[in-house]
Amino acid sequence: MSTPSRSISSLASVHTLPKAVAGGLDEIPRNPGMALDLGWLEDMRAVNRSALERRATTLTKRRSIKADNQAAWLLRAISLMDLTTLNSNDTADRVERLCAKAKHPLRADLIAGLGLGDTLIRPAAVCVYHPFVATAVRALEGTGIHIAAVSTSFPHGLAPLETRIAEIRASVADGADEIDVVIPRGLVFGARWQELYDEVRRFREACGDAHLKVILGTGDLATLRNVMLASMVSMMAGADFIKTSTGKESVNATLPVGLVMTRAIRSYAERTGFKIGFKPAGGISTAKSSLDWLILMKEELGRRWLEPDLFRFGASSLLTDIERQLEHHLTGRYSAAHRHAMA
Ligand SMILES: O=C[C@H](O)COP(=O)(O)O
Repeated sequence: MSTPSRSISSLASVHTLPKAVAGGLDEIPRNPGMALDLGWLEDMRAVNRSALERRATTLTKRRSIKADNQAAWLLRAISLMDLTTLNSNDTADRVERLCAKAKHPLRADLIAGLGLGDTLIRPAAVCVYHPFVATAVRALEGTGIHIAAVSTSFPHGLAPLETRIAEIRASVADGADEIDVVIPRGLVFGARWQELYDEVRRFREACGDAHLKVILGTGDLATLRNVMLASMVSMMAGADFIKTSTGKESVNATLPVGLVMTRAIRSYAERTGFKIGFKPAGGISTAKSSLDWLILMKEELGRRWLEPDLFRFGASSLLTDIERQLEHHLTGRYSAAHRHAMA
């Protein structure tokens, strides 16, 4: 990665685990949601795309991380990751291998070289399709790594509502801690906010104690204003997290979309006092891009949103590049990606 032009302060030494993993944070109160406030939606200002694009460029070009701090930030990025496999050819074997990788995300020589000692660096969760929840629960027992299931007819969300609710209940019954749901994008195009609100509310009820992440499918939503409004309705309906993409849309997580969603989170927190998490997902595959997202979070929402209870990357291949960058940090050389086996 390039040498930064301007540094921001280090978040953590190599030895510091995120506080939410280490148990050093008060549990944040869960968002109970609120009544749908259509007046608030109407009051939301137009979203200025070019201003957001300029801001995204400023964040990534002018705010960067000192080379010496990059390894610590990359370790943090691992701990903020929902390590994901969402492929049509997924199998229980593949999920078991992914879980093995989640338990030991870094090679022993990297752990030793970074001086991590006994410090455990692990992803926050493994994210799978519903049929593999039970496999992941067994494979990750006792690790503290959460199991996230994509439910509600991922990635389109077009099955009948009761079918989607039943899928959530089945994933929770199998042991999922977190449920990533998709919204039917047509509800947004038609400005059918009451229906969207009612559906997300039902999803939240079906989740019970499992945390609800609402995927907007932002690449499908046509305008940033739609992204803003869908974010607000999802939070009003009780989302614990809002998430950008499924990874299956032609446009995945982008920084301007991230700015819109984090600003919606800020507005919601200012009005209600509840902190909502953010999960960019889809196409985040390089260590450099993960650092861009961490800078965005720190600048827009502050350090508290750099803990796994309020921020996640949804990513299937990011860990491989982070390992390569950590190896480069230690040795000055890059190894082939196949040396960092995933699933
Ligand atoms: O929710 C997570 C995404 O599906 C992962 O997308 P990705 O395979 O592009 O990293």
